Amino acid sequence: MLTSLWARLTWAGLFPVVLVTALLYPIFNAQLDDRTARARGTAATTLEAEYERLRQAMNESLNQVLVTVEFPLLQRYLDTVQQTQSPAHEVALQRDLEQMDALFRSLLTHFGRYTRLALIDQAGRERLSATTIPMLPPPPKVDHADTALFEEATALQPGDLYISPPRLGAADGDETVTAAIDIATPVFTPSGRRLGVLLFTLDWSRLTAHLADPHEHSDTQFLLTDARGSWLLAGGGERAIPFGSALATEWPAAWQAMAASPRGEAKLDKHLLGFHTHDVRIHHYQSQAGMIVSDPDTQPWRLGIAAPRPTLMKVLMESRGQLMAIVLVYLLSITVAALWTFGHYRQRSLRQSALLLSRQARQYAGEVQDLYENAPCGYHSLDSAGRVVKMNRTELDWLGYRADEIIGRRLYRDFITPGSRDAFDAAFQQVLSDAREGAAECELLCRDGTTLPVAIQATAQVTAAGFQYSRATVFDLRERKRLEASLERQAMTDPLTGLGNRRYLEDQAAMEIARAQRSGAPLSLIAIDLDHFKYINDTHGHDVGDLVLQAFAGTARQQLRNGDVLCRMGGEEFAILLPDTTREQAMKVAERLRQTIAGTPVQVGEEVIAGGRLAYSASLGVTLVSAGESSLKPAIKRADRGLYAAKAAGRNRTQWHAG
Ligand SMILES: Nc1nc2c(ncn2[C@@H]2O[C@H](COP(=O)(O)OP(=O)(O)OP(=O)(O)O)[C@@H](O)[C@H]2O)c(=O)[nH]1
Repeated sequence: MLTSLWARLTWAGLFPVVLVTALLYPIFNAQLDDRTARARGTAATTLEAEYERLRQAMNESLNQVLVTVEFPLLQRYLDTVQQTQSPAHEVALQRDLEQMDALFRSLLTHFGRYTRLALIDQAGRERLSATTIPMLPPPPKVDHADTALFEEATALQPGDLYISPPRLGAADGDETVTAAIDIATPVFTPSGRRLGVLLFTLDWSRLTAHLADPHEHSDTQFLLTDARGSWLLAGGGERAIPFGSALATEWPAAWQAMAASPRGEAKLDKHLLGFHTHDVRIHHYQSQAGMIVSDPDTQPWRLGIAAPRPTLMKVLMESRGQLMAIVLVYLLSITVAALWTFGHYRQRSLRQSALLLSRQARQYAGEVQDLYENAPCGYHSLDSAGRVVKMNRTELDWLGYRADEIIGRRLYRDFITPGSRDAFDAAFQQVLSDAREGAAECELLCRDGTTLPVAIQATAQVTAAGFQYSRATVFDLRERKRLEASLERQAMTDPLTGLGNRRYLEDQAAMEIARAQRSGAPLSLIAIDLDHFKYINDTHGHDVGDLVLQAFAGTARQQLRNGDVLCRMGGEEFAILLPDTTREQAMKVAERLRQTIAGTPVQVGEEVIAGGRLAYSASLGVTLVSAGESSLKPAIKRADRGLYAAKAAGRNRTQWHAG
């Protein structure tokens, strides 16, 4: 469950992030494009300015060389050098040399961009050299005859120039790396005769210092290589590319772009690159130079600018307020989504619990309904008029009706037998009264005509509005009645003979006396006592005595008609109540019974008596229940007196006793 909630919350967090990103991305991407375009524009402008600055500096240098070479002093000196030596010449030469040295030193200071000015004669010998390090002793007489510089320069025409590739110069004392370029031009007499070569060594490091270390554009880097990609900038700090190293190795992506075309732009990983070539042999149209010669492998130079490439992150970080706003939008959208998801989840789980509860409630209601309908007892509800408003299946089945035949249509009273209706009515009134409950034992009248004994216990359902309905439980009493009847029978039956006992006689007598009184018919009573029964017991045993008693019961039953009540009064005493029987008739019955008994010995077996048959007899007293006697007791006394008389007369006799 929890896992499911976390998964939902994760998705709910991701969704707004994706949505907000999808909305904001185009906006900031447009900003990024704008920044990129601006950076490209700035880089292009800066590159153009630096190119122009470099070109102008080179043009100025070329012009300075060309102006210097026109100095008559130079021409005169070299011209004198070429002429035949004489003492006069030597003096003139020495004078000119001193003047030129002063001139060169003055020019070095004036121009401020050269490290050396040198004058070379036509034979390649360096005649004069002035350097920016005045403390050093005068340089030795250098022979330039075999150098490329001298060979190239000495072949040029007036106004032409030779420019060497930039090269590393000497360290200037504080270990700063310097680089230099040699610019040379031939020296001619006004008549056009070659005299030698003028050499200016340009301090390249100073000229390109702002490219190597662009303080004001700290995020921007300039690139300057020769045609083969050798790095041409010196200095620039420890992280700078070393002079002369290959850009292809140091920054392959940049070199790949710059080598591909003379001019263009490229997007590198972290930089925007702008570049174009600078050919000193061609790009000198504002100078006074004629033809410019240089090492063909090193020209043109490739000048480039690498400006930091704007990124989305940089754009976002530009404004703290903007960043805060974006973070807030994200947080807000995530919070809203999370709250919505949580609420929805909670609602869903509540719905599920409610669903579960209602399902359980339905199931429970179904079980209760089933219990109600199929309970082992009947249930019904009646309105205040006693009309059935509800009845369960069990009671409907007892009655044999369908629900629609009874509910709302019939009074419950209709299903009570007339004999038990009073009890029902009384109980129902009790329910309607303040007692609120009532009970009755009644008989239900079923559709098939049968009756069903039931016990009804009802309770009133009362609200503030008063009586609503009575709710009753109905118990089937058939089993209980059967049991009661059986117990009743047992209580009135003699177990040995199966005849009714004294209670039974009294019970029957009450009915017969009442009936006789109603009808006026005679009611007779015979008292019977077996003769010498103690002797039978004592002689043959108690079991045999029991057999005799049972035999008497069987014989007597056969002699009597239906309606006569034969019972055992106790021991060997019996009585017979004869409804609708006169004295004469009773005497006849008694006498016939006596004779039959006397003539019907009991089968007791050979082991008891020889022949296996035991004869016995009985004495009988006969009387009439007198009119007006509500109890049998007086008649019993009279019959007993007749009986005693018969015993006294010798037994096995029948004796009438009137009173
Ligand atoms: N076997 C048996 N004997 C019983 C039963 N009930 C009573 N008796 C016996 O019946 C005898 C009755 O004896 P008595 O009252 O002296 O009468 P009798 O011996 O019949 O003498 P008379 O009536 O004068 O002829 C007693 O011995 C009782 O024990 C019974 O259910 N079974």
